[in-house]
Amino acid sequence: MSSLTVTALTKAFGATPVLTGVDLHVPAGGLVALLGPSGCGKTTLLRLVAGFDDPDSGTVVLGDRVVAGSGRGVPARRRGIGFVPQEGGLFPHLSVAGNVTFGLPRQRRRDRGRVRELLDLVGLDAALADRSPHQLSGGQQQRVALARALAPEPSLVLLDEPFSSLDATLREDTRQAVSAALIAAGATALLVTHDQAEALSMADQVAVLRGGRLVQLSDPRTLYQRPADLDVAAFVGESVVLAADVRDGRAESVLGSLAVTGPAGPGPARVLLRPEQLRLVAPVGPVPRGRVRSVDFYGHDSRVRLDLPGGGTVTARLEGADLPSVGQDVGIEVSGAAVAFPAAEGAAGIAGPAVVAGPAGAAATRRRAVEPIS
Ligand SMILES: Nc1ncnc2c1ncn2[C@@H]1O[C@H](COP(=O)(O)OP(=O)(O)OP(=O)(O)O)[C@@H](O)[C@H]1O
Repeated sequence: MSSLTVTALTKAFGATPVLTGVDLHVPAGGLVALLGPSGCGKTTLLRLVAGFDDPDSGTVVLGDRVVAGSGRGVPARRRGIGFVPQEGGLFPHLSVAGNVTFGLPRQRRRDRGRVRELLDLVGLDAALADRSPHQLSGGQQQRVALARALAPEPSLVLLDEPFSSLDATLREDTRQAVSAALIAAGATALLVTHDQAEALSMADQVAVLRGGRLVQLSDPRTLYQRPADLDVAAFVGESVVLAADVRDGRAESVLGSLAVTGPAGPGPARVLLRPEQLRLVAPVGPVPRGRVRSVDFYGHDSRVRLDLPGGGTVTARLEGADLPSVGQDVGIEVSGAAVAFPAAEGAAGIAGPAVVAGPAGAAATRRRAVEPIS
């Protein structure tokens, strides 16, 4: 397995720039997830690395071998890259064993031991070797596709939204099996996804692309706790964003005086909290208040939306069965620090309207200011 280094990669289709100066490094044996909204250039980047397309400028280096750029253009079939597409892409006329060994030299294709080894690696029973792809579940097909990609011991494995066609339960199981197989094989891997949970749970590093530019490359915890900006924050989880005034390392906000970290200096700011940082307490004394607008019960936790007296809505994620009722007045406490970002031009100062970002995904980038409670 080799490292992958992408430097200043740029690509346009016609006059439309799709990737602009992307730098990315995946260490040998590492897994980087490329995360971003639809149309941000994820698949294009993957295709340039695979050799299915050529960059306008910049380089792609596998280990110490330049495979694209600097006047080089190693054809896709000579790059030694394994590819797992969205929906298996298995050959329907070949058995599982035939699919798994397809990329191997002819004399190794009858090696049943190797087939068993590869099926075992991806957590499949060797008894499936003689089945046809249509006799497998979607999750099993994706595992066979990974076994096929790993069979020739490639220098790099590319996975293009490999779980998107699977239902939620199967997706989780298949994700875990694929993660375990990639680690066991010591594979270097680049995973394209628009699912933040998938990126955060599987990758060592997450690269966030927006409009063809890399906006952040961080380990999952840093990405979640210290996102580069509020759009990244909304893309990787639910956000509570408040107008605030930062002074002496604290932010004065509608939820009280908060400890802060982050890039904003003194003055007007927007501060980020995660819904799990909000706790509900009795509305007694000078504690900030809210009125319960809605409660969504998920079993493992619940989402409670709270209208604030001065305007705005915030969301709390609560564990346990002791939930408030809609319309109830509650006190709100914040645990941990908020991340402060410079206020957008013309943004309100202290105690301005809260801005609420929804769950990750397409909806996450939508923000709305809500009406004050009466
Ligand atoms: N061959 C092409 N010719 C012209 N435009 C293209 C071509 N391939 C991609 N694009 C455009 O480039 C942009 C990025 O596309 P790309 O498929 O890389 O995005 P993506 O992040 O993978 O999106 P999705 O998550 O929806 O698959 C899109 O606006 C797309 O329409």
